[in-house]
Formats: sequence, C-alpha cells, structure tokens
Amino acid sequence: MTDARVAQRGKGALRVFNEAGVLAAADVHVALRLGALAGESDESVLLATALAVRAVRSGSVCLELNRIREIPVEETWTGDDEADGTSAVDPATLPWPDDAAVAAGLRASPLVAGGPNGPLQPLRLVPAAGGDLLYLDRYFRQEQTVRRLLDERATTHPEVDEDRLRAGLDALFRGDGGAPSAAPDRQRLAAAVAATHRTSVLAGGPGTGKTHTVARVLALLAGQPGPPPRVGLAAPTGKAAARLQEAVHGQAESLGLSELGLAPDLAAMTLHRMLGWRPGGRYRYHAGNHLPYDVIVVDETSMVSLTMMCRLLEAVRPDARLVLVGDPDQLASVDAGAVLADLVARPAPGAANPALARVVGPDLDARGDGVEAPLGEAERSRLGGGVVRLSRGRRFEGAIAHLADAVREGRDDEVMAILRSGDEAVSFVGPQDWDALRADVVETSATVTEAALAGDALGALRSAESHRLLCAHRGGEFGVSWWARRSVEWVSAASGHGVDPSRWYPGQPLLVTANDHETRIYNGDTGVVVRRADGELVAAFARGSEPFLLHPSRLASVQTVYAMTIHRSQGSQYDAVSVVVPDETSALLTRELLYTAITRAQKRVRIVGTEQAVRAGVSRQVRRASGLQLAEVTPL
Ligand SMILES: Nc1ncnc2c1ncn2[C@@H]1O[C@H](COP(=O)(O)OP(=O)(O)OP(=O)(O)O)[C@@H](O)[C@H]1O
Repeated sequence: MTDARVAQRGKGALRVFNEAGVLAAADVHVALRLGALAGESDESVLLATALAVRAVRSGSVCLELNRIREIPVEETWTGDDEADGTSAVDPATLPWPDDAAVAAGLRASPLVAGGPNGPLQPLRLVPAAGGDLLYLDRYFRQEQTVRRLLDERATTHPEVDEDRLRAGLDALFRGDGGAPSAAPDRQRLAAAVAATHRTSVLAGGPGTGKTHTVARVLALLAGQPGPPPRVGLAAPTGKAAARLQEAVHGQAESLGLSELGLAPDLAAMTLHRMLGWRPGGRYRYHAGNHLPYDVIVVDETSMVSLTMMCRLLEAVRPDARLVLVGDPDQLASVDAGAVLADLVARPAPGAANPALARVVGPDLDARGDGVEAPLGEAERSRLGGGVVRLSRGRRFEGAIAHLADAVREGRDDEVMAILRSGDEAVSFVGPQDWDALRADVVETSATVTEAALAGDALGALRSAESHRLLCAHRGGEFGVSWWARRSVEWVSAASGHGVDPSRWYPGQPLLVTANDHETRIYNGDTGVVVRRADGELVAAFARGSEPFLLHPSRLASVQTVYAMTIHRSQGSQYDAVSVVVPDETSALLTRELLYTAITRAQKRVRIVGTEQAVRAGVSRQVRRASGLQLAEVTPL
C-alpha cells in the first residue's frame, strides 16, 4: 500500500486496518479528529468510529456492530483505475476487536453520550433486535427525517372521485383480450395505489411496464375533478430523466395527456435540477419552500441516495403525491443508502385505505391465471403501505428472464442449469474463451463504422446498441481498461487499419463522463462519431427518433467506450451483452451486480467467467446497513 493511503498519525489497530486496506487514510483522520474533539482515546472506540465512516463510504447508512468483520475492500474505495478491488491481506486475519467490548466502549464514550468538551455528539448508537447500529450523526438525522416524513405522509390519503377513478382504470387497463383481466392486474393495482396514496412505490424489473403505468397514472389523475395537476418528472441522472421524458411523451398522444390538460411539454429533469441545486450544495426548494408540483414521479429510484431522498421528501408538499419508481434488485446508489429496497422491504406503515379496496377490490381477490399469481398476504399488506411490485415481464421473456429471476432469488444451481441449457439467448464461456466475444466486438464495430461512414447517425447509434461488453471493475485483469485495449486490438486487426482512440474517427463509440446541461448531454450518455455528407466528423447521440449532433470538441468529458462498467450501464439496454465476471475473490462480485448486468440484455446474454465465480456472485448479496426498515429507532 502506498504511503498516501496510510494515515501517518494512525497508531495501533487503526494503523493495522489502514495498512491492510480495510480503512482509508481519510477514515482514520476523521476518527482521530473526532476523538480529539470529544476527548476519546480508546482504541477500539476509535476503530469503530473509523469503520462507521468506512461503512458510509461503502454505501451503508450505519455500521452493524455485530457484522463489522464483513466490511469489504472495494474498488470504489480505492478510487484507483488500476485497482482490481481485491486486498492483499485477508481481512479474517486482522485483529478485530470483540463486539461486546466495542459496544460497551461506545456506550460509555463521549462520542456517543456527549462529554465535558461541549455539545458535540458525532456518533449515535441505536440498539436494535439484530444488534446495535452505529451512525454518524448526519446520517442518523437524515434517516430519521425520511422515516418521519414517510410516516406523516401515510397518516392520511388524498381524496379521490372513486367513480371516475374506477372508470379511468377500466378504460386504461385492459387485459390481452381487450376486457379488464380476470387475474390480478398489478399495473392496474399500482395505478390505483398511486392515485390513492400520497407516497407510492412502483417497483419492478426492466420491461415490467413501470413507465407504461406511470403514464396512465398521470392520465388518471388528470381525469379527476378540478384543474389538471402540476406534474414534476425527475430521475437521479440526466440520462434517466431524458429516458423518462421520452417514454412519457411516447404515450402522451395515445393517452390524450394534452387534452386532459397536462402540459404538452411535460419535461423530466434531474432531481438536483428539480430541487434547484445551487453552488455550495444549497437547494432552492426545501422544508421551508416546497416544490410547486401536485404529483412528482421519480424514475430509477434505486439510484437515489439517503441524502437525496431526505432532501426530496423535505421539499415535497405534504399534500402532493410522490410516486417512486424503480427496480429494488439493481445496484443501489453510489452514495450511502438503498432507500428503494428499504421501502419495499419495510413493514407497511400508515392508515387503512378503504378507497383502494373499493376501487380495485376484484383485483385484490382475483385468482391467478398462470401469468399473474394471486396476491399473497405480504403483498396485500405492502399494497396498503403504498408499495406494488410488477412481476410480469412485458419486454422479454424466456431464458434471460428466467436467468435474471434465478439470480435475483439466489438459486445458483438453476442459474448454472440455465447457462448450460443450450438456449440461444444465454451462453457461458470460460474466462479465456474469447472467440465468440471477439466476433461480437468486431461485428458490432464494423456495422457501426459502416453506418457512420455513410453518415447514417441513427443506424450507427442503433448498431452500437447491438452488443455491449460489461465488466465489474474499471481496472485490473478483469477491468474495463484491459478489455477496451483488447477490443481496440481486435477491431484494428479485423479492419486492417489501426484504430487510435486518442483521435476522432467514424464509428468511434463514445461515453460521456460528466453532465453538460447546456448541450443536454449527460454523464453516462453514449454516442458515436459519424461522418457527415460534407466530410466533417460529428458526435451523434440518441434523442427520441432524431439523433442529436454536435462537434465532438464540444464534449467536455468523453471517453472511447469498447467496454463499460456494469454500474455505468444501469438504465440502458442492449440487444446482447457479454458480462465479464471477475474472480470470486472480488468484493464487487454480488447478486445485484450480476442481476443488473443480465437485465441489460434484451435478446442475448453471454457470461464470461468460471462457474465458481458465478456461483459466488449469485450467493453474495449486497448488504447495505440501514435502520429504515425498522419501524422505530431510538438512540441511546
Ligand atoms: N399492459 C401492457 N400491455 C401491453 N404492452 C405493455 C404493457 N405494459 C408494458 N407494455 C410494453 O412493454 C414494454 C416495456 O414497458 P415499460 O417501458 O413501461 O417497462 P419499464 O418497466 O418502464 O422498463 P424499464 O425499466 O426498462 O424502463 C413497452 O414496450 C410497453 O409499451
């Protein structure tokens, strides 16, 4: 480990854990600083403090004291492009302190209890049935705010004209035969839940019809008596916001949204923009100045951190409807929290909502039909809490959907059986077996280049989505950089002329790495360099049915992308994906990672790796500690 990564002031256990790569220098610095301010020098308490800081940086909201040994070393922690996410030291061999001694030390510590040095109380210790939770005060307060606002919003329900709502549901949700379905229609239930609750969660995997349902929720609400609602559409990233806007606009005409009085220019924006982010991290909208909207829809909520959810809930008017849409099984936000997954798993709070039963009673009691299962007790209870999970895949079925389900539910034998079934939609090759992968990379590049040379921007963009190589890591043997270099070699060899990613060339696949609000090109957007009829090279990006073209030099932050991380691919889909599964020792290899990667594919998925690694990934779930699933939390 390099010197810069070791906190020189760290001594004893802090130093050992820092040198082993479990703690970063910053974790140690924060712990020492807090200890100095509060007058705390107990080594195990300072270690727990540093681990609490570390836990937040690995995505947890708090540290579960009885699981401190499970903190992984992650690539995101190192921030190093060449790091492969594995530690040279086996964490099991480290001198972990005794849990009970740590808990006792914390209980007596001025860091938790406050002390003679003033009101500083930077840590909160929360006793819970599953073991004590240690919070940094800031995250404790944010979690409390989220819990309080959700609970307050659930004590009453918005008034609805039930006859109109029922008629709207009947008109908008028809079964495959044209009549309302006899089996429970979860889209219809979700729409009814969103109309009759102030906060609702619309969860589901890719292609289960979440956006389809959202557009109908807007139509239903616009059909209620009174002026049409003011609608705010938002997503955590610019790219996701652009997709949401396109999807809603795509259905606006058939649903007559403008005739219903909804603004024809319904625009989606990033959450930061909706909340009026200002330099310095302050927002225009907050608890003292609420957002003007009557209905707010947030897409890709799995990517929303606890901090952002807290800001959002504070800014939403108490009487406005908030519809949170997303896939709780995907990778969670980069920052701490897994709020969507917590909300889906949380016991249903809130007052009974008889209007819901009056409007969709038959769906609640309907028998299953082989496609939609009848509602179970737990699902019914979640429904009362405003949570609906769509399960019927509308975009793809067959082997990919089965594989995604088996991964999501941790059935590794079934995963292996599907991978080896011979079904043409899925394939499984060894880590060194690159022939088919190489053929896909070369063919995709050839078709993209052909269209790009012909000035066919849409054709080039479409071809670029025909296959995507996805990796868990950025650096290292299994990382993006390595695979990108290899892909460039393959493409160069096949095309007969060298490809030089440091210069613009027709067919060059692009990945934007920073938001540019002026050009409306966002972090994560992918494009292609295309040669126009006049010979000039332009960067093309997909924007609905028309490509958006601009000179590549106007792109502030862009990379050539022959491979990308699975994290980056979130929110996008491709005809085929090849997923490079890292070694089973990789801390990034989890069920959520594999599920997210597999569900990027619409027609074909290839897994590149070993059986051992696939099984290890399927068995390992991301644990993001938080107290949001607890009904009540009282700190010591
Ligand atoms: N009830 C339905 N009847 C017919 N087609 C449907 C229905 N629900 C969804 N679809 C179609 O299935 C496809 C997927 O739906 P949609 O885009 O709404 O899914 P999604 O869950 O939002 O997907 P993603 O998470 O990938 O954005 C769309 O083409 C949509 O028109």
